[in-house]
Amino acid sequence: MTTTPAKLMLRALSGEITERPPFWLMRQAGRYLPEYRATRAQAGNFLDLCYNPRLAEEVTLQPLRRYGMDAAILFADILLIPDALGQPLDYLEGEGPVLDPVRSAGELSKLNPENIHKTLEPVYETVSRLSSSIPSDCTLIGFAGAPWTVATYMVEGRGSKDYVNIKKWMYGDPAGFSALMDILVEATIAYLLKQVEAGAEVVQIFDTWAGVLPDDEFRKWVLGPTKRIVEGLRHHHPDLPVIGFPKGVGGNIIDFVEETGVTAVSLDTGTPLDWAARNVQTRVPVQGNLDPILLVQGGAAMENRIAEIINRLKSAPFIFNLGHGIIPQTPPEHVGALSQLIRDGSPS
Ligand SMILES: O=C(O)CCc1c2[nH]c(c1CC(=O)O)Cc1[nH]c(c(CC(=O)O)c1CCC(=O)O)Cc1[nH]c(c(CC(=O)O)c1CCC(=O)O)Cc1[nH]c(c(CCC(=O)O)c1CC(=O)O)C2
Repeated sequence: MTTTPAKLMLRALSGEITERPPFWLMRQAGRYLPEYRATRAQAGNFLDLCYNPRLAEEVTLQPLRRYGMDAAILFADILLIPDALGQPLDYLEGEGPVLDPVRSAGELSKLNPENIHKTLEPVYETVSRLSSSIPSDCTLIGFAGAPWTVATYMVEGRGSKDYVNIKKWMYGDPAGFSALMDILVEATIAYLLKQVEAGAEVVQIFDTWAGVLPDDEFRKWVLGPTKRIVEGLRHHHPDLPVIGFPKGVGGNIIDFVEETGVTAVSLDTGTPLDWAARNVQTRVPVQGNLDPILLVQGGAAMENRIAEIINRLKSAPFIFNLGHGIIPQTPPEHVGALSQLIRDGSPS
């Protein structure tokens, strides 16, 4: 009897050095693909797409059909948690998400943590459908935003440059602010557990704005909540691989890895490769970190950097990815060239 070889992505996450790096790309489904734009138009607005299991499954599968990534990431968004908590949310064309902000402990009563699954149920159905429709060698990743990053949108009411409102609350009323973070920690654990029960084999926690905090606050609002989420998940699923993505935190990534218990960590574009190989990859598998703009540029600049990243990180467990998500201006054929290069070691 032959046993099926374990999936490449899961092997790298378990600490194996694989024959080639598994690869997937943050935001691999999305606006850069014409077939995504067509499905999105069919769905109506962005939230309708996220909550339509058949169409969300379809857009998750689209990049796999073209490029055969080693992992599929559930199509959803980090802001579904505020939506499920009852915070009014809209995505405006050309502007991104807009929320009715929550800015003080007194306003927390506007949130209803009791029944998030009612709103999020279609997402679990998408995961469940994907677990049977993705190719058998492909790994299914579920995800959520980390509490700090999700809170930035909830408090600022939109994407922010300076984080004034959330930082004022955090510095001025840490006890009140921690009540919001507690709500988010609990909701995130519950949300990710449901994704795992529906078939997600790995989860990734996106802390995109972790890098805007001074280090004591980083410990309180990034390390602490992430550690609680990892523990909450492992209580039910002791072997669940969890990938952390604390973007922009520089050397604090070492403490992040040591203290949160994540299985692997995603490196942003600014992380020096040799430093990461010596200080991070010696502790956990790493994922990353091609500049998404090189994927827009393509050609030799992109190909040389891909080769460089692989060379410098291939001697220890490694998953190829970007340092942040694909941007809408990316030519789809450049993603094809990347996929070819990783799979065969030469450009198409
Ligand atoms: O400007 C801002 O601050 C808001 C950014 C924004 C978010 N959702 C959003 C937007 C509007 C937009 O991208 O235009 C709204 C959003 N989320 C998504 C899309 C699809 C796309 O990018 O074309 C879009 C654009 C929606 C559309 O108009 O069709 C999907 C999404 N968000 C996310 C993921 C997870 C992943 O990256 O793989 C995924 C799924 C990717 C997949 O299935 O392949 C995660 C997400 N959403 C978000 C963030 C925060 C940081 C950021 O991206 O700036 C993050 C975490 C991160 O990327 O680091 C917030």
